[in-house]
Formats: sequence, structure tokens, C-alpha cells
Amino acid sequence: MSAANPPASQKSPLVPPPDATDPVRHPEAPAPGEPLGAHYDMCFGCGGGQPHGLHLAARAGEGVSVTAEFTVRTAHQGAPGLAHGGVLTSALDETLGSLSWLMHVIAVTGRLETDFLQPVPVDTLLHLEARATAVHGRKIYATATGRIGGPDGPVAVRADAVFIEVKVEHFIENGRQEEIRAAMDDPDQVRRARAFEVNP
Ligand SMILES: CCCCCCCC(=O)SCCNC(=O)CCNC(=O)[C@H](O)C(C)(C)COP(=O)(O)OP(=O)(O)OC[C@H]1O[C@@H](n2cnc3c(N)ncnc32)[C@H](O)[C@@H]1OP(=O)(O)O
Repeated sequence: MSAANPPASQKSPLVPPPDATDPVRHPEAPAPGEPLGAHYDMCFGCGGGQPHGLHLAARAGEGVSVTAEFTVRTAHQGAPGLAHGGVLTSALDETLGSLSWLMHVIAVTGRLETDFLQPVPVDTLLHLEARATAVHGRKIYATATGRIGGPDGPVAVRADAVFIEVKVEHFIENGRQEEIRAAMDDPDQVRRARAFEVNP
């Protein structure tokens, strides 16, 4: 069996199948450069209501891409003075997750594989970029990088991911009822919809 044609059992779930198609930017997606804002105030990744959250701020990019910034804080340490790897993965996950807002789909992370290339000290501003690379059925393939020292600086972390498109019921049926009720009772229609990343 050649490396170019591995058996099904050896195919990576992170590599799109040959009949995957290009991701499509929704015509009503925010313009490149436009801030996406937090989708849910209590989101650990982007919400303002989580004191120790990442407070990640994302902007729409060209095509199906986003950029984001995240500053590593004291609360995000693993080793002394260094960012926790899981926190960095969360920042990549959140950036990748916001791609669905540009495609007008609701999707959740199915698989996420992170490469940690350089340690990231506390106080570092991490420059993130994510782009969708392919779509196959409900699967959205995407990749992301986190750079230090500037938007063109060296890549400290990178990830490949598969997101799976879901219906809003995914959240309503599985989330804790207290938060689901609060989100659904929000009188602000846009906030209500964005809690579940449903485009109004
Ligand atoms: C509101 C948005 C907030 C964004 C925040 C940032 C993103 C997140 O962190 S989301 C939270 C973390 N993720 C989750 O909690 C998801 C938990 N998992 C699940 O709910 C389910 O396993 C779910 C929905 C992913 C898939 O279940 P289900 O809908 O039954 O899918 P299923 O029918 O089995 O599979 C559909 C396709 O996806 C593929 N797939 C499913 N799971 C995976 C996976 N883990 N890895 C790769 N591919 C997968 C299947 O192989 C299948 O492919 P194909 O169509 O080619 O056969």
C-alpha cells in the first residue's frame, strides 16, 4: 500500500477526503477587519463575564478566515511564568470556532490537534489566525496559528481541527438548563441568537 493511498484505518480524520469542497463565505458575513465581538458573555474564550477567561477578540478576515488577539495573563499559567498548554489550545479552539460565524453555520469542535512549537510567557500578546480549508458534509476542516512578537512573528502554537455542524438543539438538549433558559429568555434578539452562534 503506497503512502499516498493509505488504508481507511490509517486515514487521518484531520485530512479532508478528496471529494471535499471549498468553504464558502456567507454573503452577509462581516466585512474583513470587522470585530466579531463576544458570542456569549459567559464564554471562557471570548466573554467579558469570565474574570479569568481569555477575553479573546476576533475580527473577520478575507475569505473564510479570522484573526484574533489574546494576552496571556497570570491566571493562564502552567509552568511558572509560562502559558498553560490547554489555555493556548483553548485560544486556538475559540479562534477556529468563530469561523462558523462567517459561514453562517453552527458548529462544534470534533477534533483538535495542537502543536506547541515555542513556550509562551505571561504577558505575551498572541496573534491568532484561523481559516477554514475544506467542507465535507457536516465536517468543516480548519487550521490555525498563534504567533508571538507581532502578526508576522514566529509561530508558537498551531492546530488543525475538524468542526461538525450541529443544530441549535445540540445546545438546548445538552446544556445545563439554568444557562439555556437564561440565554433563551434574553430580550436582546441578537444576543439570544449569538449565544448559540445562530445567525439572526
Ligand atoms: C456556540 C459556538 C461556540 C464555539 C466555542 C469553541 C468551539 C468548542 O469548543 S465546541 C465544544 C467542544 N465540542 C463539543 O462539545 C462536541 C461534543 N461532541 C458531540 O456533541 C458529537 O460527538 C458531535 C456533534 C461532534 C458529532 O456527533 P454526531 O452529530 O452524532 O455526528 P456523527 O453523525 O457521528 O458524525 C458526523 C460526521 O462527523 C464526523 N465526526 C464526528 N465526530 C468526529 C470527531 N471527533 N473527529 C472527526 N470527525 C468526526 C463523523 O465521522 C461523520 O463524518 P461522515 O459524515 O464523513 O461520516
